[in-house]
Amino acid sequence: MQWTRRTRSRWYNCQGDICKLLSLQPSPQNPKNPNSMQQLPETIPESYPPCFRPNTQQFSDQIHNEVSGNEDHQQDPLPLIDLQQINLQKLEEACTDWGIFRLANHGIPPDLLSELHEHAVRVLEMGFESKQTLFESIPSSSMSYFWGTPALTPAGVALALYKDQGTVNYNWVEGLNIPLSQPSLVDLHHHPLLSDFRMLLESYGIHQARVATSIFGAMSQNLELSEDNECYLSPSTGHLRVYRYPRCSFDKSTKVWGMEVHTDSSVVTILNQFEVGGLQVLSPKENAWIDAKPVPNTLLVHLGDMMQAISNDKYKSVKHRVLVNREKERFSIGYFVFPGDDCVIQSPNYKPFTYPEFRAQVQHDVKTLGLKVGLSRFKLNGDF
Ligand SMILES: O=C(O)CCC(=O)C(=O)O
Ligand SMILES: [Fe+2]
Repeated sequence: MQWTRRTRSRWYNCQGDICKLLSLQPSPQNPKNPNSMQQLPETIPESYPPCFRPNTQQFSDQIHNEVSGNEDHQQDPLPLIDLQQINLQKLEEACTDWGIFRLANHGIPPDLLSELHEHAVRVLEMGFESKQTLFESIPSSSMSYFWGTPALTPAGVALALYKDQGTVNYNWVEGLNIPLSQPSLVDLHHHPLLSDFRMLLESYGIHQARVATSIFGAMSQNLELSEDNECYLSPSTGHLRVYRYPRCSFDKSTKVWGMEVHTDSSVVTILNQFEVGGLQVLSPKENAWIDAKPVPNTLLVHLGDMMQAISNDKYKSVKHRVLVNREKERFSIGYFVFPGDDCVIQSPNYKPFTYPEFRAQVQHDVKTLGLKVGLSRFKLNGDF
């Protein structure tokens, strides 16, 4: 059997086993056309992990009842920073008042972004079993697949999954984790789709490291950090997560999140949401949830826990969450970057600590308490 799939700029020829893994049905859907996303319910649930598959009755009951909100491109109140002319005062206000801002003039070619989107759709729309088999066959240092709870399951293993008393205890998301640290060691030539995807992701990672370094430089200027603190941002720690939020098949009476409320552990996270919204951020001043809409040609920069500690709590690690959508799938890509492993964070409010110590504490708390306690574990006068 021979199968050929076309994306905008490439043909993939696949034969034999790889063909079985990479091809299911001819896919006429154009990921650039949002309407095509809406035609997915007949075919796509096969590509969903079983815990996201709809009970047909439940699904069809709701599909006509729900209207998804935030795809309009109206302005939202988030601060806007121009990367080509960073206004330090505006940046300072964004970091202290919000812990998140929108970034314009980031210099990432639009073609790269649309190719990434197309590849994300193609890879994640493979049948669930095929995805599992495929990702079991490649090193997780190049790319791994997960669903349910990305923070807890980097190796792709879902935690206990249940729906109990109207609550779903896993996030309505699946995705790919891509460490960027050792690109040259990765060999995916047996998987043309993945190897192309990985190359695009590496180019994207280089852009993201450039963007993160500029932003961190400007924040360091504002905070008057010394050159000894350069290790607070180490681009070699960067990794990407590509998310697909499946259409949600539970009705509104069931509490379920695309991603439940959290802060990121990173120094900064740079998020690209494609066409469909759903991200909400907590405005610390108003203590209100704000829709962070997808605005074309902009990225969202979240400050994470490490940045809050580095700034001695002057800057905020923004609380955010992702709503489920009952009509449309949603794709996004996050770039996460951390301090170097040996880098000791020294801030007056905190005991000196490294990021690996912080990560180990988070993993321990999640395992034993079921939640991330976060920075207060490291505060000199913390509650813990
Ligand atoms: O997909 C999104 O919009 C947000 C993802 C996110 O918050 C995360 O990966 O930490
Ligand atoms: Fe996040």
